Amino acid sequence: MNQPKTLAIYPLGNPSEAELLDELKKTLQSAYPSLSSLGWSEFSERAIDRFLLNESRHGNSGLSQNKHFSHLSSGEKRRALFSQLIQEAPEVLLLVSPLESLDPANRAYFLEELHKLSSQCWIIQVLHRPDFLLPWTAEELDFDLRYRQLAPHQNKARSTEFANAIQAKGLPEFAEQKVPQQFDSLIEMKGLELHYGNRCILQDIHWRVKTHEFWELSGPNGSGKSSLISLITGDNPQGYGQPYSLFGRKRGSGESVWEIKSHIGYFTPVQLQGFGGYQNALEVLLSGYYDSVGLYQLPSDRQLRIARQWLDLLQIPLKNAFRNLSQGQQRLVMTARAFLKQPPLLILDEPTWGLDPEQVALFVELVNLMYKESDASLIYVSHHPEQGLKPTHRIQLIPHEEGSIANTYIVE
Ligand SMILES: Nc1ncnc2c1ncn2[C@@H]1O[C@H](COP(=O)(O)OP(=O)(O)OP(=O)(O)O)[C@@H](O)[C@H]1O
Repeated sequence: MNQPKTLAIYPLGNPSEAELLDELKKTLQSAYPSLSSLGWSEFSERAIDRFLLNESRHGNSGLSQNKHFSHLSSGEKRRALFSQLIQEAPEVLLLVSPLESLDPANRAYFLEELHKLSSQCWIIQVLHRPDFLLPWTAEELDFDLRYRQLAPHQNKARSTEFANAIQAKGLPEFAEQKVPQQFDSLIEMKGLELHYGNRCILQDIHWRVKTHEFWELSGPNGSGKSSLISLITGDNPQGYGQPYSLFGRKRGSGESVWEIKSHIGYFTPVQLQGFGGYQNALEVLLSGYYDSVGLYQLPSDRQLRIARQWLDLLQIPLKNAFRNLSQGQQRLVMTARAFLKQPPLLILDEPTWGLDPEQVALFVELVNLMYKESDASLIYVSHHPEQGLKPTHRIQLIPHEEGSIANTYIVE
């Protein structure tokens, strides 16, 4: 048997994950025939989705023992899947962006375990950007799905051409006249706490977000970032009776979740699970005007024109089925969708996951422009500060036994 290798594969041409992985596997098996007789394990979003589906159908994902798999944070889910896979002594481990969305401690754990495995197991990383390449990688290859071809990786510099074009063009016009902001504070938390069962996740959080501020929210995996966001979007029932106000109104004072949501444009990659049907990119984008998952209303000519301008700006074909777009393209459409209705508050939760370097540069330009050209406040949740993003404020969650605390500060 050939000595196992660690490979890195960069997909070309924006394929979706489902299309990509099956074809990549076949192409690798013909390029390295010894791979055909080996057992493959997969670390990917679709593998995580399968465990989630198992849990919803059978009450048990088969992965995490003590907790519901669906209750784990995204980093905890990735770690649970990874730990299970490495225990099974795989012969070929196919991993999609294995080190993304992880905090430094989890990244170190993944690196160490993968390094130990690499002497007896093929490790195939599918990467969108070279930032997290495993340092002992033997070969870097580009994979072109259209021709089922592997070729030596062309190490393109982070191209800013696309991003520069956006900067030159500016954002598409807005659908409505700008309404002056009527809120002094969009969010005001005065000693907020969050518990799940006996466990305190967040303790004594004090946080004020005013009009036109750009916040970066960070913290290790499981520190409570998504939970904090769910209290702001009205999705967490534990918000009732807590000491905080949203858009000038005390939480739990008779406001509906839909009223809260009408002030917020929100994108988190988990939402993509709801967009698996046959809608095209234009329909998905337009649904942002109505806060609906599908498009059930007839958009105005103006809305249609603006949505087309957005897709043109992002260089995304409007008639393509949304689910056939690459992860990166889907995320860009969803970011624009969240912004389309001109919300006072725009929340982007790990939006750069799955973007290639060119798309990251585009995204950074886009978000900076969204902040500059509107009155919106932004909350950007991330594990890695993106080079070029210009937050004005930071909030960091710091884990403690009794629940995470928050440090807030102004960026100099
Ligand atoms: N519904 C729930 N029931 C019980 N525990 C939960 C629930 N939702 C989240 N948790 C737990 O709360 C903690 C915080 O989760 P959260 O998703 O907010 O973290 P996070 O900071 O967003 O993490 P990541 O960076 O991994 O996405 C985690 O330990 C998670 O397991």
